[in-house]
Amino acid sequence: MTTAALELRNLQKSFGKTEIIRGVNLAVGKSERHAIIGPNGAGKSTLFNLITGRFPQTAGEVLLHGQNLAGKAPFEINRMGLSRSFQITNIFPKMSVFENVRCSLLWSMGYKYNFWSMVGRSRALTEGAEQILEQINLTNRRDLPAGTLSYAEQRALEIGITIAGGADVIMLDEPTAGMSHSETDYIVELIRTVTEGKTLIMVEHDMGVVFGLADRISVLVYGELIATGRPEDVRGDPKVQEAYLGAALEAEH
Ligand SMILES: Nc1ncnc2c1ncn2[C@@H]1O[C@H](COP(=O)(O)OP(=O)(O)OP(=O)(O)O)[C@@H](O)[C@H]1O
Repeated sequence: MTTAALELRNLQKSFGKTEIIRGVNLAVGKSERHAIIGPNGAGKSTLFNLITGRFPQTAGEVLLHGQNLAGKAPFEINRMGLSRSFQITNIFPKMSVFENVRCSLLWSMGYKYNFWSMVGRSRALTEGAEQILEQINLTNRRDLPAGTLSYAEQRALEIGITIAGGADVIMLDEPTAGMSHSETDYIVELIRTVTEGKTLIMVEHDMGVVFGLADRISVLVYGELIATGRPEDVRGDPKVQEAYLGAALEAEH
């Protein structure tokens, strides 16, 4: 059996006496694109925060490529190959687009290549940042302050920052939130390209995006996964229809 890229075993989280995540089991394979959907307040962001080490779990385990993440700080988990974006934009608005990407590369490369000469390191950072700008279609915005980009471009930059460290497990929190149809189409294509061959775990409310992009979907309701499976199976699952999807799909029309 191959090791999952990410595995959750009976993961639980309580805030005080309130159980928010109530025993989640999930294995996401290498190179899989996995979406987590569910109603507001179901615990999706909490689940993200547990996986990335922002919150300690109350019980259970998170494994990244088979390695238990218990007690690891978010930056350590990041350096083990898991990178996340945030719902709120997380860029430095006054720095140029290029510097934003370069900074995140420096953060991730700095410790690995600290034996390099400053010159070699600086060249590698510049080349790496330029490659990422090309991947996210922002080469022609290279020297603009990031804060002057359009909303969709800022989200694209944020995806660039998320992938900059070369992580092979990427977590995106509502990557198309607040976007028009055309902006959404643009970001979906970009996500598809930059996550090719990587593992993607995303929380997303737009069902068009979820069903267009995900290989598998998990439905979180009240802190429990009520279904995990291929999009067509999840769509047809009566439990999912009742708990979430009926209303969510209606809201699309
Ligand atoms: N730090 C905290 N302390 C106490 N309760 C919290 C904390 N963080 C989240 N909660 C509660 O946990 C529940 C789940 O919240 P969470 O943000 O994880 O849901 P969600 O599925 O991401 O919702 P949405 O789709 O609206 O973003 C909510 O009832 C929330 O009030």
